[in-house]
Amino acid sequence: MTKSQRPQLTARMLTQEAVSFEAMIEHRFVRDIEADSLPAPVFDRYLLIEGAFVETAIAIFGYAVARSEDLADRRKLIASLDALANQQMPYFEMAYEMRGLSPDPDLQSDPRVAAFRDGMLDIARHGSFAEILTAMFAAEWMYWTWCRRAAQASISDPMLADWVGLHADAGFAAQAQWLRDRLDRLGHDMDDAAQDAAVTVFGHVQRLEIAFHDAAYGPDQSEISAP
Ligand SMILES: Cc1ncc(CN)c(N)n1
Repeated sequence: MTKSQRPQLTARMLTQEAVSFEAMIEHRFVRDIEADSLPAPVFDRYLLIEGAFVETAIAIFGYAVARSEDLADRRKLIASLDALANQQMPYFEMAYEMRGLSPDPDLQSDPRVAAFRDGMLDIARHGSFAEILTAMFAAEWMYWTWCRRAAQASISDPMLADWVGLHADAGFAAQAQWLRDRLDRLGHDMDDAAQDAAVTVFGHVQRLEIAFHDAAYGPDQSEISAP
């Protein structure tokens, strides 16, 4: 098969890693939100680990800016950085204050939380520009997919509804779509081995995400889910 006959790179990712992607968008955390039954302690724990991750995401996008060789790409990535720092971080600052949440170092060192943070940072520090974009695409496309669906549900906690809405709005959709289009353009020029490496990164990130969202249920998940 010649390069131009191959499927688009992101279509390959979503097809070859459909099992891990579906497992994440059907995660118990997502289903609980759609059923309007996410326990408040789970959302509190999620807010703490997620706020820390959004700060990590700022670093990841920063590595992408540094690794990029194109001014148009840099402008897009800087716009994403701005949204993370000035739209998402204020959300957490307000949420922590309203819910009386304070930093919990034990939660941040949960192996599932640490694996996600360190795994994403490892890709950002050592991966190619395409691999960093893949890690970001894996996270953003997955969130956009489930949040777009969950935004149709009735969510009684306004803070949770806002968080879902933030990932279903037109600005977030445009960012996820830009990542997809940019990766497909990069993928067109890749050899098969580089494409395979990117598909592997995409699946790796989905598995890290699944464990990260498991961690929101605490060390003993059955404790929260017991009727
Ligand atoms: C854990 C996680 N993964 C992905 C996203 C999408 N930005 C997020 N906000 N949080």
